[in-house]
Amino acid sequence: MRSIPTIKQVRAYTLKGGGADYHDQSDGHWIDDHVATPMSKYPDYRQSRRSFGINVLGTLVVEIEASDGSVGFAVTTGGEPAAYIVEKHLARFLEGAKVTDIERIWDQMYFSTLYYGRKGLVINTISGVDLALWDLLGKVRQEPVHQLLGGAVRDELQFYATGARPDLAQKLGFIGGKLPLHHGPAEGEEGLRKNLEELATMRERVGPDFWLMWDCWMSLDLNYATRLAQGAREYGLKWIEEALPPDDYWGYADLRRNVPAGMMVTTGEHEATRWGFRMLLEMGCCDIIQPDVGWCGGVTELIKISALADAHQTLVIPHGSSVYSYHFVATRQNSPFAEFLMMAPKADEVVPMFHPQLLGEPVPVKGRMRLSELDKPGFGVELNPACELHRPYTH
Ligand SMILES: C[C@H](O)[C@H](O)CC(=O)C(=O)O
Ligand SMILES: [Mg+2]
Repeated sequence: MRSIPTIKQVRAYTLKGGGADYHDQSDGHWIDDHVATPMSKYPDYRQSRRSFGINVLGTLVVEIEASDGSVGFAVTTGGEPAAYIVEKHLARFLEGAKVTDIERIWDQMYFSTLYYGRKGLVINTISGVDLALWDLLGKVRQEPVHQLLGGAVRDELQFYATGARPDLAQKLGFIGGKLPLHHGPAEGEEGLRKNLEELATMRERVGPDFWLMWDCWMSLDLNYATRLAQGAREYGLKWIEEALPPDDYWGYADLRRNVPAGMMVTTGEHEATRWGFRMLLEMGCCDIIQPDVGWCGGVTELIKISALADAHQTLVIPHGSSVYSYHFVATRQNSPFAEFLMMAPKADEVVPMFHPQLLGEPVPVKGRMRLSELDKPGFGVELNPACELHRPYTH
């Protein structure tokens, strides 16, 4: 049998400026223009998400070098505190292990951090390490990750676009457009009316059949979300996303009962692990779960979350995360389409989601991506050498 390379070294770097921390954008970007958030109740933090620190973490880059010289890497949100966790805590579970020891490494990373982890930053960090391990395995075996995951079930992915201009997304060939919600409950009846007017304008521009969705980024309460969904009925809103804070499983279950027939409730981009998603699924919180593979525990965990969702007849449409989710979506029947986040400041053109941090990052063309775009070893991308890496800790 061919000998299996071992892991020689794990290195963690940080990077600023867009990329995996995609909220880290400059002034004038649609993603930071009066988007409703749980902080919108404070007028000082209403106009910009950067004002309350949405971009403080920056990007974490995890690099894993194997004994045969292969190097795998991945990027996610986490920055310097995540780099500390990788170098000072998690690296011990990888170095010396075989590059195929992914399941055991995940288990050790999760259970060794349980007393300060479980969700959020620590799981982002574990996700980054896990994705780098899959990239490494793909590079060692010279196979794309989707092949390692059991093979693709479709030859082409289709995408909806998230951004401020669903009307332009339609012209670019996407199958739907998801708008950021701009006004939260603290902006009262006038804000509610403005939200509905915006949806009405978009519906007028895109016609009756194009999917329109709302991303509420955890900003609402049950009463407001219910009234918004009911008001949106006449404009054919396909789904209302992340209406409530992620810990309010009870609120989501109520919201799902309250929305008009046919309108879906979606959530999960800030949920993590099979246990978090089990809550969403068993409590009947939503119609679609939206794990982010860079935040929910990586591909190793997403496989389990997806199987659980399948048994609950629930679709898995991963949140953003570029190639890391494309390779997964290609392999699952219960992931029939994918999200593309429009990172152009005016949401008027397609630019790679993790730009400028990755080279070779594929993008949808006319809302679609051929599987052949994903046929390179690992996740098929490289780090852009023009982006300066910083390694704040070593071990
Ligand atoms: C647009 C949303 O507020 C957020 O920035 C992205 C997101 O939640 C999504 O793509 O879904
Ligand atoms: Mg969202």
